[in-house]
Amino acid sequence: MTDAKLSHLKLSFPEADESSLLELLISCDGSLPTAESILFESFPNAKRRKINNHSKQSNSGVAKSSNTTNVNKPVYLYSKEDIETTVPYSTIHYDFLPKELADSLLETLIKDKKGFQPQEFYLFGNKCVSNHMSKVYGSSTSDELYYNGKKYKSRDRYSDSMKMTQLLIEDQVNKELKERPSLPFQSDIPWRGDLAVSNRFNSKSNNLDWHSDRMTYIGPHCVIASFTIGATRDFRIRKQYNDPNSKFNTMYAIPLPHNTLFIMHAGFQEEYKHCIPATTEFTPHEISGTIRMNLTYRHYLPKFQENLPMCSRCGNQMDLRRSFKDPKTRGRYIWVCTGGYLGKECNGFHYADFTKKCLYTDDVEECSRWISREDKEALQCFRESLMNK
Ligand SMILES: O=C(O)CCC(=O)C(=O)O
Ligand SMILES: [Fe+2]
Repeated sequence: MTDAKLSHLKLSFPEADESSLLELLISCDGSLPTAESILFESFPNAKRRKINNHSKQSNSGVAKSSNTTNVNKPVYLYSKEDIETTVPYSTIHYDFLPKELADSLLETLIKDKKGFQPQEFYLFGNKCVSNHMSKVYGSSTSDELYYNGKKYKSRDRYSDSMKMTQLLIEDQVNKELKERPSLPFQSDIPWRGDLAVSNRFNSKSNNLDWHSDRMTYIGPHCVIASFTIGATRDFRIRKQYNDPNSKFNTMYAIPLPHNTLFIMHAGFQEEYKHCIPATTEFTPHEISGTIRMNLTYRHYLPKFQENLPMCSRCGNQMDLRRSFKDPKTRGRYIWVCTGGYLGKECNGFHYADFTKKCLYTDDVEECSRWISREDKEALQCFRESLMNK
């Protein structure tokens, strides 16, 4: 079924690459009309084609099918044990804060409406605006800061309850870091949650699309602590790339109730994408009703903030990414020009080299690379390349 929908999109939008179309289809929960309406905004001249009978949608917008690929249906994970064994780069803590602190944090955050803005991003070169609202908070307001390529000159300071939450989360993260094996590019300075991005989902139709968090300022093998308060919504996860043993990757859903800390440990951003889908089913909270708030505490690393490569072609900042599409090169860290996000066409590129102060190299042999030990396919390619040398 998914193949039929993908073929339909490929015929209508030949300019878009296949993996982006598949990604969009998945983020629209397999709904072909929804994916098409988004694409028509980006490609207004594309031909409108009739949807084949075999890929028709039901009234609810969800395909009725005998789908065995799992592309639309997530596997639910409900217990700490299931989550931490299924998603190896994560830990979860339900009822993390004392109840009074969690409730007062929620009360403060829902009252603070000032400064929340939709996030802007580019899809196939067109500017899109998210339908949830975000705001950046910091424990110091002194220096300039970038988040998602945007400069924040001033930001609100943490409230007392946010500061208290920061300290408790820092203790928990640093305790876990001592117990877990460290990954090769992980920073060895104690983790701090000096900066937090707050996401506000007012209603069940507010969502956050599939993405992995940008590593540009927080470095490779970063740790991000995500704290949820208010209504319970699903957090979905899937791998960045397809496992050759199953045509489409399993998608997991983790319902995150009020007062839950989900720690995305080193390797999570490299290997997984995540999203908060729009939903029909969710559990409101007694204080906030339909509103769900989330705070992601992040550790901005001076090494990255101070030495970020600038694009030699257009002068824009570069963004740190990791290649994952081709198993032969999967795991290489690269710097790509952010001009593309701003609607400008620039293909500025460097390989990342974290051993150098400038953080980049143009020699592929020096490129910093990490392959997950679960990634049998890329490990096999790597072994073969060593044997052929
Ligand atoms: O709201 C959430 O649980 C996730 C937030 C998130 O993914 C982000 O801010 O990047
Ligand atoms: Fe995220």
